[in-house]
Amino acid sequence: MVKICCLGAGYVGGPTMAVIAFKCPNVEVVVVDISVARIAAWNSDQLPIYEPGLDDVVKQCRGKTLFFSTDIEKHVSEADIIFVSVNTPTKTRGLGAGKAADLTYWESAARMIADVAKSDKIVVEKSTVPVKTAEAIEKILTHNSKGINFQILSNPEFLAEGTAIQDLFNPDRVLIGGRETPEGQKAVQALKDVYATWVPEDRIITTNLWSAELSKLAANAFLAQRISSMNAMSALCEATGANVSEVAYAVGKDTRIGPKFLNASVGFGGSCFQKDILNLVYICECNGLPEVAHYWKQVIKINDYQKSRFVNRVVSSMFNTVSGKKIAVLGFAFKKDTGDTRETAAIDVCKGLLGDKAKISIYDPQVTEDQIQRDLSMNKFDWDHPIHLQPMSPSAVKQVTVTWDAYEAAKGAHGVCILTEWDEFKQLDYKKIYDNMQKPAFLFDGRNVVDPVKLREIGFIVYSIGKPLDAWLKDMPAMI
Ligand SMILES: NC(=O)c1ccc[n+]([C@@H]2O[C@H](COP(=O)([O-])OP(=O)(O)OC[C@H]3O[C@@H](n4cnc5c(N)ncnc54)[C@H](O)[C@@H]3O)[C@@H](O)[C@H]2O)c1
Ligand SMILES: O=c1ccn([C@@H]2O[C@H](COP(=O)(O)OP(=O)(O)O[C@H]3O[C@H](CO)[C@@H](O)[C@H](O)[C@H]3O)[C@@H](O)[C@H]2O)c(=O)[nH]1
Repeated sequence: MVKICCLGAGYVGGPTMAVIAFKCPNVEVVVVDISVARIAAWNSDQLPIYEPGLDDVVKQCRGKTLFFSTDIEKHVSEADIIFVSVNTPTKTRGLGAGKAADLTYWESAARMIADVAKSDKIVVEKSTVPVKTAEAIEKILTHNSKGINFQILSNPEFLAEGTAIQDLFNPDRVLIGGRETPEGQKAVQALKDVYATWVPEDRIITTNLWSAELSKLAANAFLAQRISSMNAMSALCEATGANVSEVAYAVGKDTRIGPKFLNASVGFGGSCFQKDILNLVYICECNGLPEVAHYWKQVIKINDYQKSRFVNRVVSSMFNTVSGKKIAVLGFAFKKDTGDTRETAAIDVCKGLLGDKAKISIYDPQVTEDQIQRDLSMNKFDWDHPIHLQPMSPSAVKQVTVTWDAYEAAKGAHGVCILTEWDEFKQLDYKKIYDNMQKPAFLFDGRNVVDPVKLREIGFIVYSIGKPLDAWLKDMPAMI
């Protein structure tokens, strides 16, 4: 029986390994982590991450072919294939700070593998890493060579949170990069055999190591670029009276462009897009390609602009100040169907409003008060480190309250901001919300989930990203 060990029981390691265990009854899969609390949660009824469909998959194979453990060295030494799915956050200090990937966790994982391995291993890069990382990893793995053969593969993960199980069951493609030597190709085949249990052969792409590593960064850059392109258009739509949803539909009907990933929003978030583009920018700079670096950096700049533009719309429409006013924030996660808040646009928007002394009342169906307080008091990029290394007891931000009900959050508020596209926000009784708010009642839709025409009929002053502006907002500048 093939034994797989995965280092890192996070958003990628957990679901990916659960699906491999589910689909491959002849493979034993053990997921290990340095966080005792995380492993305990994986072994409990309350999994550490919220992901539709994940509970079922885990319950069906946990204790049979799927195991979660903190005994890292034992399982690494026994495994044939070791996936490394640890954090690769943005460096916060030293060379490349604010851009380069911090490979501390990866390096310590590789050193540990080298130390405890007693037999040949296939080591798989599952984390997103800079191109050429495999070369560095090879050096570390073979530094105290005991005659053990290590084959490094790059097998980047393309799942999106909120649809992880669906994406893993039915991936657009699985990408495997390996050395072009006979041993390298044998390792590629061994990993291909695992995926081929459920993924059609023509969707398993094999490339050289560097193409696989770079393709992951390129894919995220392309996806994020579509959103920034649409968000840039949304600003122009507001200035001209065009409707960004109509523009996106018309543009996306071109089969060369396609309809997906063209939703204008308050800004993209998540642990990947910004981190991976910054990483790409840094690699371009290091390779003497400043023009290419500048091109991709613009995707992040437009995203930052979009978040500031939103805050600006809120403050300027509410008579140029939100000081002392209650603002309800509906949605804090970086997208619907996840409890993940890493790099969520909500952090920047809330911080912007707090900067103008607003009182904020937040409701999100999946994010806890502790997480929100932590996010609003943490330094940028801290949230990308393993949870047990993040600040423990944040000093609560006093002007922020967290409720478990959208109506409660909006009670007595001067304005409502929708920051995550949770389906339930489409079904809310906005008349009831309006009746319980201060007047004039403002609604700022950062996700285009509500119908602005219907809300205006109720009495709201409405701002929807990229949609024709309310008469009240028309003469106000997008940015001051
Ligand atoms: N989140 C996503 O949707 C997604 C999708 C594709 C790729 N990725 C990439 O996958 C990687 C992991 O992302 P994630 O979202 O799962 O992160 P995560 O923070 O949820 O999980 C990483 C886990 O690794 C553990 N860890 C760190 N060092 C370790 C070590 N030496 N040994 C064992 N465990 C260790 C941490 O405690 C943590 O639980 C990143 O490189 C990310 O860019 C993420
Ligand atoms: O049209 C769109 C689509 C998405 N978003 C936002 O973009 C962010 C990222 O969304 P999404 O890509 O769906 O989620 P992630 O889980 O961050 O997944 C991305 O990042 C992962 C980590 O690398 C990759 O594996 C996935 O392929 C890639 O989609 C979220 O804030 C979304 O709300 C928009 O604003 N408009």
